[in-house]
Amino acid sequence: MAVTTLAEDLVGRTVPFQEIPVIDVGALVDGSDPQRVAEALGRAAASVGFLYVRNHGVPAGLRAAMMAEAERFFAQPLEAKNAIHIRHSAIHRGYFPLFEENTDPDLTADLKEGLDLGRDLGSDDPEVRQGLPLHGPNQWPADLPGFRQTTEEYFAAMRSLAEALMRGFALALGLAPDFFTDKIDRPCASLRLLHYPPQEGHIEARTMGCGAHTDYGCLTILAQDDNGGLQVRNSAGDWISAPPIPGTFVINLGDQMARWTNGRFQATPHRVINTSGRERYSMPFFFDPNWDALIEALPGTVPEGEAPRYAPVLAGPYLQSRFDDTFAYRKDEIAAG
Ligand SMILES: O=C(O)CCC(=O)C(=O)O
Ligand SMILES: [Fe+2]
Repeated sequence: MAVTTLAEDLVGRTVPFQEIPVIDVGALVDGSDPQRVAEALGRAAASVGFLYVRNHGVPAGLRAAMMAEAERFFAQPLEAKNAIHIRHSAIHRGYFPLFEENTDPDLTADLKEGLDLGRDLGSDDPEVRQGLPLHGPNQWPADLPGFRQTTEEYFAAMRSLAEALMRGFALALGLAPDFFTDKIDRPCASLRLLHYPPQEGHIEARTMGCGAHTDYGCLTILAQDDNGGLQVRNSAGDWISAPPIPGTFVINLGDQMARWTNGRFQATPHRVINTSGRERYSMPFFFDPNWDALIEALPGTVPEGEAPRYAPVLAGPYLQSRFDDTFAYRKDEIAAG
């Protein structure tokens, strides 16, 4: 399906979307006209739950350098990758091999391997001292000089783009632009590097690169390579392709944003099938609020006389529960007590 810029007639349409809008966020990032960008973001969030951003301010060279590090990491022997297996981390950081994660319980586990990286916190960090789950150090690859520095630069760029987008979403909801600021200043943010081997010939319908799922957090900033394979489900149940568009990132909203907005912003299901015949690499950055951020319907999102659609949850424990449901190593650990 063709990807076009946001058509004005998308506003308020309740028909299943066929297109994923492309939004120029330059005036939000540089602060020159955030309201205008916010309106486009709000329309896309409510009608599609997915959008592309251009003019985002993240240097193309930094993104390319991060992608090159991802390829370098996955090209290592399995032994080197397993040395930083995610099960060696108490806080969900590290490498997971093919078929470790199962995003869609109706399918086999996912045909992808990955590396989860987060805010690299030392033992002197107050939240680490408090023993908060998901807070602490990364596991860094031992033999890849430069990997850490590039990751930290890219992570910082993702974080600042995510903060700008959150200002835009706040405005779109009629809130002050800094409404989310104190709820995302110690974010459970993670950068995930992914490698999908090609699925060729007969594709077993129960095996996919990434099964249908919604993301768990607030928003996701995805860099994908040139191979395509990401598909997004509309309300009619049709899978709409989200092909790579040069110079853009794909943004989608997760469960926590849907909960915060009482369902006004969509957490839209998506999946990945790599039929390109080539190795596919992608880098989702999951931006999730502070561990203790309360996710309950925001002011103005619940129609008068109605009850909120979702029970309030704390952001961090919600996220941890989703990892527990989907990662094999967590199931093993929980079973072992
Ligand atoms: O690899 C992609 O394009 C998307 C991955 C994804 O949806 C996820 O990891 O949550
Ligand atoms: Fe996802």
